[in-house]
Amino acid sequence: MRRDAGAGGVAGPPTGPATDLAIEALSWRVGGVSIVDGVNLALASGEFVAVIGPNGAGKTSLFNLVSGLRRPTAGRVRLAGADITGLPVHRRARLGLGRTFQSSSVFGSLRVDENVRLAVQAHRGGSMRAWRRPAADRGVAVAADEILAQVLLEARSRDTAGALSHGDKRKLEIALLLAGSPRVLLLDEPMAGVSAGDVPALVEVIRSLTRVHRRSVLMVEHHMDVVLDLADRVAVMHHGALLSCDTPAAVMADRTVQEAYLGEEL
Ligand SMILES: Nc1ncnc2c1ncn2[C@@H]1O[C@H](COP(=O)(O)OP(=O)(O)OP(=O)(O)O)[C@@H](O)[C@H]1O
Repeated sequence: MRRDAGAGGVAGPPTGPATDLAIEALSWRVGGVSIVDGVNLALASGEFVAVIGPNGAGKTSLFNLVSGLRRPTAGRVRLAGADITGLPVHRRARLGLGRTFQSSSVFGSLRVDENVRLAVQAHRGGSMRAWRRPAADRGVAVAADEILAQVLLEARSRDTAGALSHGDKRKLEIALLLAGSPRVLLLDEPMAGVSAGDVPALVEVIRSLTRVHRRSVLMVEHHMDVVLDLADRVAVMHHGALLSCDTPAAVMADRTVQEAYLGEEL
């Protein structure tokens, strides 16, 4: 069965758990060119949806609209029911929408645990000096340690962040997001540049976001083995539109999807 994600209703799960993120008829036109074209997609609480599509399909542009980096020319974005379409990035983040970027947001000269404490402190809105004096704010240190355990980085906590492998740096970027207790995480190509040896641990960290910690995840990723392993549903973009959104098995068997990828390995 295919749950269509086209111009009609919002492509969502078959039953009705709470919707964490709703993308409604979202469009972005630049200079008369349609880059994102009427995308409808709903993410249920605790659901993992991967966005795939050929190069230039509009995946990053869709993420930019959802995270607030770009303003859509039509359509809406709702977070837990609240319309966030007009809000800037930092307001969306405060409401529970966290995004990783392809470029790193880590302070390379600080230690791993210092990066996380700083992020926890920033989200708590208190004095930024506390991270220098962890004893003065045990709560921050405890929260940071819990997050480091969650992303499997305890053993590296006292290392300089700049010395981490790409895979561990990605875990740290996820840790920095978790410091803000996001309801929905947008992960932009988390496996890019990560060595094959680091992939399994990073996959486990990402899997735990939904399976253990009940966050919702929308992920753009080119590695199909990772997508098929992690995603509850796969959304396929092509020429700015959503072609299909269904279980990984159904998407892989979909002829329309195969035709969209003609000439590219799926
Ligand atoms: N600011 C912009 N102005 C004009 N065109 C843009 C802009 N940003 C993106 N585009 C175009 O929109 C299309 C979609 O780009 P986008 O980066 O969203 O695709 P993508 O699916 O993420 O591709 P990839 O998989 O290669 O990262 C491309 O043709 C791109 O050149």
